[in-house]
Amino acid sequence: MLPDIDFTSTQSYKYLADHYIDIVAKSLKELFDADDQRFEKFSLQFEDILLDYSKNRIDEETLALLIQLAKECSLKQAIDAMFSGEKINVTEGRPVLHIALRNRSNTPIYAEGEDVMPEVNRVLAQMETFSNKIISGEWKGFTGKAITDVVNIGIGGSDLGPVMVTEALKAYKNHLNMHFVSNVDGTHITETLKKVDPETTLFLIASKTFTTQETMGNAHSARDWFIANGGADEDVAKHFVALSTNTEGVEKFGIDTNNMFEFWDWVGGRYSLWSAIGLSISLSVGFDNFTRLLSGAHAMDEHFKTAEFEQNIPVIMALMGIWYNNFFEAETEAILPYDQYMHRFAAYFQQGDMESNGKHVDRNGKHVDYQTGPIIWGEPGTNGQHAFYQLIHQGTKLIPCDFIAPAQSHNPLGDHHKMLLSNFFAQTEALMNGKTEEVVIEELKKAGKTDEEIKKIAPFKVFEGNRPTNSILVKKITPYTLGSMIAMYEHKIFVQGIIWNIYSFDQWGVELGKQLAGKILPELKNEEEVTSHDSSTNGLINQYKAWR
Ligand SMILES: O=P(O)(O)OC[C@H]1O[C@H](O)[C@H](O)[C@@H](O)[C@@H]1O
Repeated sequence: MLPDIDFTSTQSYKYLADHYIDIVAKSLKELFDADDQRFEKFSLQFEDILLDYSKNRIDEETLALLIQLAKECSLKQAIDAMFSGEKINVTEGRPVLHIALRNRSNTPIYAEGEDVMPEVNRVLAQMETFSNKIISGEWKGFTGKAITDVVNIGIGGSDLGPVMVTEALKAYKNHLNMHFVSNVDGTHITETLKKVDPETTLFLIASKTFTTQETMGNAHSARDWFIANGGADEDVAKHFVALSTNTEGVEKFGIDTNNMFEFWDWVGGRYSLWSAIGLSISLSVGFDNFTRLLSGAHAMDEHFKTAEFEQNIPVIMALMGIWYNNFFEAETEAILPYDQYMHRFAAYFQQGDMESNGKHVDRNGKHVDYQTGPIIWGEPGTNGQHAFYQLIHQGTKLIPCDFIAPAQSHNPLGDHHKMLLSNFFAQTEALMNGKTEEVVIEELKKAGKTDEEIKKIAPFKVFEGNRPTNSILVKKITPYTLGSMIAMYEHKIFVQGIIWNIYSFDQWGVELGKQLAGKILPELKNEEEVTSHDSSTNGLINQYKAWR
């Protein structure tokens, strides 16, 4: 059972609300000046990952109170409930066991009284055999040629994870060309099919439910294209496989269930890259690297499950987020990887975080009277610096940022990595310290400006600083460390959901739009004037009909 506690009525919350008034009056610079041990006190290392959270607007008391808050919210009990397979996804009546998919220790994990590990291992073995056959060229297409291109057709959790990880691990890639089709916009599949040859292309139809409109639409179009370009019905088995929980749906589509890679309803879509949904990852970087990804996540799982909250990286990250979200009223968080390979990392956690914690109803079904999940966004540094960092530095909004960077580059070209990392270090320093008016005036004087000129221009050049950041320095982005980092963010999201007393593992909020689209689609298939909606929707549909 998950605890049911309104965190705003805890003792620690009340203390934190008072304490906030003290902290908000202090600048980060002052906090650093007052304590030369901040880095030692507020940083944690887990294997090859260093989290420096000292550039946050906290002191020791803040941390102690936040940890007390986690305890008062029975976080430990909640962690144990997840790891022991309790049905913590209450609104869907399911356990939440993505941790079982990467349980490399292979100790039994029970869902509804049954150990899930034998099934997990069976599918992993199937993925290994299949990946090896495709990569080695042993698996042949319908004209006897080896596979050269893989097209993953999926959306949401059946797309974002595979895309993010295959991109992040590009340095480990083999010869297979990977393609990802998600959007129902015909452009996506059309442009992809232009690049591939039916004789040498493998389609992975990735869908947990095997009912998702976009994925089914794209899958049917891919099969039509395959048949129209020389493939026969009996050849489909050589070119189409399914990654799904829905055997019936897969059969109905016409994919041989021998070519189905199964997973289970206790795997949430946005937590599914560790399951059969990760087949594109295993094909792209090889099964051994896929298992290293799992191992890295498993190591983080163990850390999360066993480390004291003070030493627990996901717990600390979650608490920092709560501090800004619920006390500083920050609305967003930016994830800024200084690693080009990780360019989809923020996009991936937009779903991971916002679909999990974008909820306004608590675990009692009541409307919350506090803020829950933040808006997640971000782009790789240094691109972001030349685009939106202006607002982070000098705008009116407080935006806590996670800066992520590898110490070692996969492409150590000249001074590139030093230049990249000089920006990584400089940005968090600048955000923290800012630039005072005195310094600005001094600089302008040195540049030979007159007093009048200085008076006019100086206010625009001042940086308040005091902008909080986490720095996550990773030795190198490997399958293992990437696995650890993904799990780190997953557990951060879990902790926050527990404290906000919401259900993090359902996603009812995406249903309404789907339902309405289902109603509208038939209305678009005829020429009649539409009158069944509000005047705006009617007007738009009718103009569309007039223009098409
Ligand atoms: O994998 P599928 O069943 O096709 O679902 C794909 C996606 O669609 C839904 O709309 C959910 O909001 C996502 O959580 C899910 O990842």
